[in-house]
Amino acid sequence: MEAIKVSNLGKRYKKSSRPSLDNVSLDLPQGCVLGLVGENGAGKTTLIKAITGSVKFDSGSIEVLGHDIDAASQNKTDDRFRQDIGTVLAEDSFPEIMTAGMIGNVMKSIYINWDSACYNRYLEKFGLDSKKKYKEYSRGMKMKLSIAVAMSHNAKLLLLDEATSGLDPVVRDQLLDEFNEFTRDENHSILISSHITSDLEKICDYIAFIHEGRIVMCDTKDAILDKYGILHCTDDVLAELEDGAVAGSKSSDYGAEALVVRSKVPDTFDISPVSLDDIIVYIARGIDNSKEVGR
Ligand SMILES: Nc1ncnc2c1ncn2[C@@H]1O[C@H](COP(=O)(O)OP(=O)(O)OP(=O)(O)O)[C@@H](O)[C@H]1O
Repeated sequence: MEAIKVSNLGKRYKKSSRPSLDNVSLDLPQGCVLGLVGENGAGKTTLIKAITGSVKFDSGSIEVLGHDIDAASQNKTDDRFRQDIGTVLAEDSFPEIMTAGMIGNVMKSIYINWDSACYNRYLEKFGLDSKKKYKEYSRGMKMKLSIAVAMSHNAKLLLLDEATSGLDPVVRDQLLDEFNEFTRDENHSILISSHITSDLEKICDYIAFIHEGRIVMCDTKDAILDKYGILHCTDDVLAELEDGAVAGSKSSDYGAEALVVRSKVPDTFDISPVSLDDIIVYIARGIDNSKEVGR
């Protein structure tokens, strides 16, 4: 079973000039981590909120842990499966005056499988004072608290929107280990959006790249990193490569630097490995440039 199955999803907010989600389809197999990347305003939060059921969509369908999210949101079906979902959103999640201790008590009455011992362990691990009010926490502390809650009710699926941003490298590394540990159980899955692509490279099995509301690339991380490479050459050499070999390029005084599809470039060329960041930047630029040309 897929942990998440999104099919042909469309969403346009009122008064928006373009859809925030345009025919988006993607699957997250159980036991896997899917990383969602894309520039500011690409549609990542909208997609994650649609998956949680907090943003209504115009077309398409979403199944979460085998349940139709739209039917559940309209109370047409049993929505107990929501207990199995842990969500961390980039925005404030709790009332300002509540302490971490109070939040734990409230969660105990919300989640059937709430694990107080696990929650307290996270508070300790993250250095969070259970007597401090939410409004007195720093941004990073608030994020850690949301993660502690999401991971303390035996969820099967974590939906994490920018959950590691604002956290220092040591805590981020600690969290990535936690997420890895979480998905060791093949019934556990994670959808995570982040601008910190190095974090995603560490934990993701799949990467989906969303650009202006459309999925422009979705594959296993390894397939994506294997497919592309960076080529330094002259503009003339670049122009002679076969169609589809160049996914994006930039020129400088020293020649051209291009993101190329390895299988479409002769073996004699020296191609360097590429990071996820490079791939995203070049592909986004390639799409924007081709739009300019088409104008
Ligand atoms: N409540 C809203 N009303 C109107 N438009 C919205 C609303 N929320 C988001 N949008 C628009 O939808 C598009 C996608 O926004 P979204 O927040 O999903 O992007 P994102 O990829 O999460 O961006 P970021 O990386 O900056 O968080 C943007 O054009 C944004 O302006």
